[in-house]
Amino acid sequence: MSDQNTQTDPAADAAIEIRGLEKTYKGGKRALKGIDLTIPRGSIFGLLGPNGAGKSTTINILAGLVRKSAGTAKIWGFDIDENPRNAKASIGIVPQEIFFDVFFTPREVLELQAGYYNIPKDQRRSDEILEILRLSDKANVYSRTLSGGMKRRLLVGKAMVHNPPILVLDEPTAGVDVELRQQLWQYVRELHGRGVTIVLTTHYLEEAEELCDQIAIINQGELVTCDTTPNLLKQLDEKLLIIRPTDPLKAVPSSMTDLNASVNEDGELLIHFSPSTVNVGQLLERVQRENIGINDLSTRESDLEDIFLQLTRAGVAE
Ligand SMILES: Nc1ncnc2c1ncn2[C@@H]1O[C@H](COP(=O)(O)OP(=O)(O)OP(=O)(O)O)[C@@H](O)[C@H]1O
Repeated sequence: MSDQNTQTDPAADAAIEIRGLEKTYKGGKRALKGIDLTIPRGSIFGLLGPNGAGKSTTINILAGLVRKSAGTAKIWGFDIDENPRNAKASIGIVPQEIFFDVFFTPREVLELQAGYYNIPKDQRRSDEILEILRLSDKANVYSRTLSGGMKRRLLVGKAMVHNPPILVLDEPTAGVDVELRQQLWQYVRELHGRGVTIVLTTHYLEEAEELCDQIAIINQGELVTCDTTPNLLKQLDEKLLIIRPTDPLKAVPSSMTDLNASVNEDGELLIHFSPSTVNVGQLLERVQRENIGINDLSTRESDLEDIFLQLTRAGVAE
């Protein structure tokens, strides 16, 4: 995890420390309205938000591709304005788009990238990276003959050539099928196991829930929440009980109007409840008192989807 912290600067223990980050694009679009974010070293951190929230803008500022309008950002303790070389050396960014010359072999792609970072030949790790990403047997084939999943892995490899302690994956699984996604996550977990701090942007909530130990949600250029994944999930003390009656219901029985209940188009009864105050048994008693025959029932936990909707609905003023 983190290095021995002998300094008093709290940012020294952060992989990324962002304060008051603002971006107004030419034309006046305020993409970031003052974001504060601390990404701990050693974490798998999810940056979540709907389309246009400001995720790519944030990543591109860290990558040195977009100039911020205000605020500060430190990468592995290096201020991106005061120490841009070290800041850049500390981060590897896997872009959304597959981007390399397909007429080079994977080994050549990595060697070229290493050259771009001025890494001396004897310090290059192309073969090691190919092995980590299970691409050794494809080291010398034209990259255009790689499968989609292999190309993505090669992109990850490209971002790793300079051995950065932080790897950022920008929407890495958009348009990637389930199997490839699982493979990619396996590699990401392996890298994390080797001590790399992982930051990923996604709008797949399930993905963030499964992978990330901390999650920040941004919406319309503002930070909505940032917490550990279990804490975020705890925020919602809500479950859903779904009852399929033997005869479809037309409306919620009048004796149940005190419950947060509704009937869907299939005539099922949906009851939202707080597990800390009421249990399923008590709810079922109420249903049976109404002589509603039960064909089937299920419950659903709150997930990040609910939290996301709740938090973004709670509204961040434009
Ligand atoms: N170069 C640009 N010029 C003007 N406006 C821009 C530019 N790039 C992004 N924006 C706007 O800034 C806002 C934030 O965009 P950004 O790409 O950071 O969002 P995002 O969260 O990454 O979204 P997505 O999930 O769609 O990639 C959007 O309203 C977008 O239209």
